Amino acid sequence: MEIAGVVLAGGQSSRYGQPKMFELFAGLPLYKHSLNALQENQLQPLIVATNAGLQSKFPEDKISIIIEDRPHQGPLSALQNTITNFPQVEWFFVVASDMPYINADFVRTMLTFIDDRYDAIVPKQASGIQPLASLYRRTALPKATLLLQQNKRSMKVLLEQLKVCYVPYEDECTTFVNINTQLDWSQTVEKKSPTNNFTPNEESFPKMGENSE
Ligand SMILES: Nc1nc2c(ncn2[C@@H]2O[C@H](COP(=O)(O)OP(=O)(O)OP(=O)(O)O)[C@@H](O)[C@H]2O)c(=O)[nH]1
Repeated sequence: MEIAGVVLAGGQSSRYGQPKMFELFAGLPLYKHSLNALQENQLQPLIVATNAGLQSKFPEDKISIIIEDRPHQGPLSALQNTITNFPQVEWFFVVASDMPYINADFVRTMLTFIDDRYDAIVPKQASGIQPLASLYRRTALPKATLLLQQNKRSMKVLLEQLKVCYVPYEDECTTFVNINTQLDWSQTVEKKSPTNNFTPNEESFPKMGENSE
């Protein structure tokens, strides 16, 4: 069974003011933290979904680059386009390119929840869910396509229509910190190193089949 690793790196960065996925964190462009976490788990193919304007800034030679026909349609459109472009892939581990603390341990843990009774595996904290650090099965495609046809672009609305395995994480867990503004960035850089961030709520991990929402 093929499990692809997908980095979403085609956003506008309008709140940040410049393409945030190339900002250096711990010596690496932000998108590389996501890509490396997926690559270290041997996910294949490795895909960066982006647009023509940013394409040349991804120098890797062993990844597939998806260039979106219409840029800036949002993550749901990028997911739908990616699943459509890779018909042989069953599961897609989708990670944003603005999450400095995403790492291989997080990806490894999430992969253990793969189960074909679900359409998606999604981290959940008390404060909310994390659709952009989640696994999607290709069975999610028809619902994603329908929503886009209705001009709906919310990942959360998609998840409301899928069989989802929610994986609990503590609110204090830094894994899902993401950068939207220059203020987010300066606060993150002050904290520096991307270590010791993996704090899943292991005691309340669901057993398979008990947590479909
Ligand atoms: N491939 C692709 N990725 C996207 C698209 N829109 C957002 N993303 C990615 O999804 C993640 C979350 O994006 P946001 O921060 O919500 O949006 P953004 O457009 O990057 O930033 P803002 O303009 O400030 O909202 C980031 O990694 C983006 O690069 C898109 O249309 N295509």
